[in-house]
Amino acid sequence: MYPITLKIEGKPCVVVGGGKIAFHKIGPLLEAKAVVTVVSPEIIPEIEYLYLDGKINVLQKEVQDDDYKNAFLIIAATNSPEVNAEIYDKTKDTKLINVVTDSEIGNFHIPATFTRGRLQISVATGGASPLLAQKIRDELKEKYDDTYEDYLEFLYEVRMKIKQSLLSKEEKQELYKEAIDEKYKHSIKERNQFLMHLGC
Ligand SMILES: C[C@@]1(CC(=O)O)c2cc3[nH]c(cc4nc(cc5[nH]c(cc(n2)[C@H]1CCC(=O)O)[C@@](C)(CC(=O)O)[C@@H]5CCC(=O)O)C(CC(=O)O)=C4CCC(=O)O)c(CCC(=O)O)c3CC(=O)O
Ligand SMILES: NC(=O)C1=CN([C@@H]2O[C@H](COP(=O)(O)OP(=O)(O)OC[C@H]3O[C@@H](n4cnc5c(N)ncnc54)[C@H](O)[C@@H]3O)[C@@H](O)[C@H]2O)C=CC1
Repeated sequence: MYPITLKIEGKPCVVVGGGKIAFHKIGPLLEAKAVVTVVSPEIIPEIEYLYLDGKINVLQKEVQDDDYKNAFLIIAATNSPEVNAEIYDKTKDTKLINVVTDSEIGNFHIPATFTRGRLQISVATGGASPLLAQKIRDELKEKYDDTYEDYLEFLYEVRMKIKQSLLSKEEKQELYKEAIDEKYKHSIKERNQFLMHLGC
């Protein structure tokens, strides 16, 4: 498995199936600002509310090839392993396709994730135990609490300033290293002094 983070803002994403697993997978797609279409003859009320709120499109029917031919990413989330496997077979060479009923197929898995602003931590077990992934994620959530949100904004600002500066490569590298010193994690005063030192 090859780990990446995807920019899917504005990209057409198709979720096949309208049950609770489909609903669970839709949330993170919407958070990433994807354009989501659900294809399913039946949908649970939670998905219907998203539709009524104008957050997603719904095609209330059994899936056909045409429904996902323009998709950037597909989640095959029906309760039929056969239907999901057929979608996989037809798309695996050219599209991102996740299959919720079989960890052996699909060309990507969805990891257990949490975000703290710009920090995103994901845990994957290659289909061995989604529950262990969930457990490790919850442990990391405590260590990387929401104070990381501001801290990451500070680091981002610092990095943009350093990148734009006319300093040498070596000097830049020294400053990148300095920026992740513990003291900036804990002290706003230290952060401001560092930013001032960078000329902000
Ligand atoms: C391969 C993968 C494909 C994919 O979906 O991408 C997949 C496949 C399957 N999951 C199954 C079951 C469960 N999955 C969960 C939970 C999560 N599953 C997630 C990912 C993945 N699940 C991918 C692998 C990721 C990896 O290994 O690291 C998480 C991490 C991410 C997310 O979904 O967001 C999310 C937790 C995160 C969160 O809570 O945020 C629970 C627990 C629960 O429900 O709380 C159970 C019940 C317990 C159990 O069975 O272990 C079954 C059997 C279905 C059946 O029995 O019919 C299959 C099919 C199979 O294994 O073949
Ligand atoms: N990957 C994961 O994280 C997990 C996966 N699962 C698996 O996910 C599957 C789906 O779970 P639920 O959402 O709870 O099932 P569900 O039974 O509530 O929903 C299935 C949905 O698929 C739709 N569907 C069936 N045939 C279709 C077709 N030909 N075209 C379009 N839509 C179709 C149905 O209308 C229904 O909306 C389960 O069978 C289970 O094996 C279960 C737990 C976790």
